[in-house]
Amino acid sequence: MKIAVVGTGYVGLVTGTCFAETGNHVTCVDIDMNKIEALRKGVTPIYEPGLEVLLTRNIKEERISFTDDLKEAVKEAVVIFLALPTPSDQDGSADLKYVLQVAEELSGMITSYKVIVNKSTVPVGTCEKVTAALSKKLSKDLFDVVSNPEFLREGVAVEDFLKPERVVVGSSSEKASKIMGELYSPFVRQGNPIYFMDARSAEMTKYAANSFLAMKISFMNEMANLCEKAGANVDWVRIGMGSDQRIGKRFLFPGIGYGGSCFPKDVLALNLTAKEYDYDFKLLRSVLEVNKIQKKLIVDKIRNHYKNNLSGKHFALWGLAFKPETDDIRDAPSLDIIEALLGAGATLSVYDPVAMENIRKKFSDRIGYGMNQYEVLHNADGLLILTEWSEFRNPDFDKMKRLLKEYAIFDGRNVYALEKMREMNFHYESIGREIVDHRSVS
Ligand SMILES: NC(=O)C1=CN([C@@H]2O[C@H](COP(=O)(O)OP(=O)(O)OC[C@H]3O[C@@H](n4cnc5c(N)ncnc54)[C@H](O)[C@@H]3O)[C@@H](O)[C@H]2O)C=CC1
Ligand SMILES: O=C(O)[C@H]1O[C@H](OP(=O)(O)OP(=O)(O)OC[C@H]2O[C@@H](n3ccc(=O)[nH]c3=O)[C@H](O)[C@@H]2O)[C@H](O)[C@@H](O)[C@@H]1O
Repeated sequence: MKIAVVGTGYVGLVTGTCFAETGNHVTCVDIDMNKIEALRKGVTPIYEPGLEVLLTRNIKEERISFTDDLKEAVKEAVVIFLALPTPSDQDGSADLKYVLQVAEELSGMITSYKVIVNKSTVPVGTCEKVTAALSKKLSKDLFDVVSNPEFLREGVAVEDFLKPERVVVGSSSEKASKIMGELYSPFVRQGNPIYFMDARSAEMTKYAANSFLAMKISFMNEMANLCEKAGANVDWVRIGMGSDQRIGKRFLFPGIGYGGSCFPKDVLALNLTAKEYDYDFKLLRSVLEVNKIQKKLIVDKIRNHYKNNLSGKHFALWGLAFKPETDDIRDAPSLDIIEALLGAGATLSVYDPVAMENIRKKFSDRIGYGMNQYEVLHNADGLLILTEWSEFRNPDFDKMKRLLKEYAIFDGRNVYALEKMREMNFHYESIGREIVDHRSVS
């Protein structure tokens, strides 16, 4: 099938590449010419494991190409995916300007039947708005609009796309649903379902899924805070509760608050949708509040340990991306933590395996940068762990102690066992577990 994908970000590029991988002919279009030029050479502008290999193979086989010319890209396509940004507007609602602008542009370009698929995360009712924008210059029998929310996670995006737990297709058109079914058939061969539903329900499903996951995390963050006060260990509590299949083991890890380009904006947007329909979604409001507080928690722990005087203190930071296996720092908790520490007068040296370039663009010479995880430890009054990259899990603790001024670790991701920290004589504070205090060790 001939496909066009508008927007070659995290979602668009993975979508285009994976559809090319299953034999389709894909044209990806973006307004960012730097991206297009890099992609034509097989270089991915984002860090996403497995993507570049797949991309290079499909470029070589001439199944995927890149352009900044929307008209050219959609000319022969039967299906046009919109994978455009839907960032938070000033009031927190999803800003639809990118999606609706492209829909209007398409309205003047289409001359044969197309399925216009919205893959961006958009509020309930957006398909109708896209239909209205397309209808400005286009006859209704020349297109159908479909909602096809995307559930991939960054860092494992290729795997998630190729083996989705489910595919959701929202449409009232039999013709468009049939085309979508054909397109996705290679990805659901193992019996994972495609759910065909109306567009409004599909749009709502996406927000429901993200908000529910955010709620699960916020619940565990609050549980961790209570465990700390009550002398329980949240790691045991997590394992104990998660083995009940009704609860599930995943997404129960407490930490420094959820971040990324989606949970924060999507919970906000759903809360505003609720307001728009005159519904007070109390749980969602709590999720937002808990996450805001959780992002500050590690800074509070540090302030406490250093008796509220961070002026002149120097800290090392390991991990800056909002989660491992990505270079994405959009809404990463590390951003708030860096600002809070700088604001309190501390100086910082930071390291992340892949997000350094993005962090440097944001903070330039306000902070120091290390070439590796050990370099940043030199003369530091403490180490903060903000992203649970694998390479931080089993470091050379003796080397760390030779470099650090104070043997203090503030771990926002519960990476180390308490026993190990006791054995190594570190002052160690984590989330929802007792403090290991080296001063109390003989
Ligand atoms: N990042 C993720 O893991 C997921 C994101 N989503 C949703 O997918 C949508 C896209 O997200 P990302 O891929 O992360 O965004 P992104 O910001 O990485 O990519 C968007 C791309 O669209 C391009 N663009 C903007 N205006 C354009 C135009 N007029 N014509 C052509 N290209 C244009 C930008 O240059 C950029 O390359 C959002 O609604 C997001 O909520 C859904 C599931 C997962
Ligand atoms: O709509 C989206 O963009 C995507 O948002 C999330 O994916 P992603 O943001 O890539 O990352 P997650 O793995 O969900 O992590 C989000 C945040 O929650 C945090 N988290 C996750 C799991 C957990 O147990 N605890 C926890 O604090 C992570 O550290 C991270 O900051 C969803 O998992 C995807 O299904 C969805 O498609």
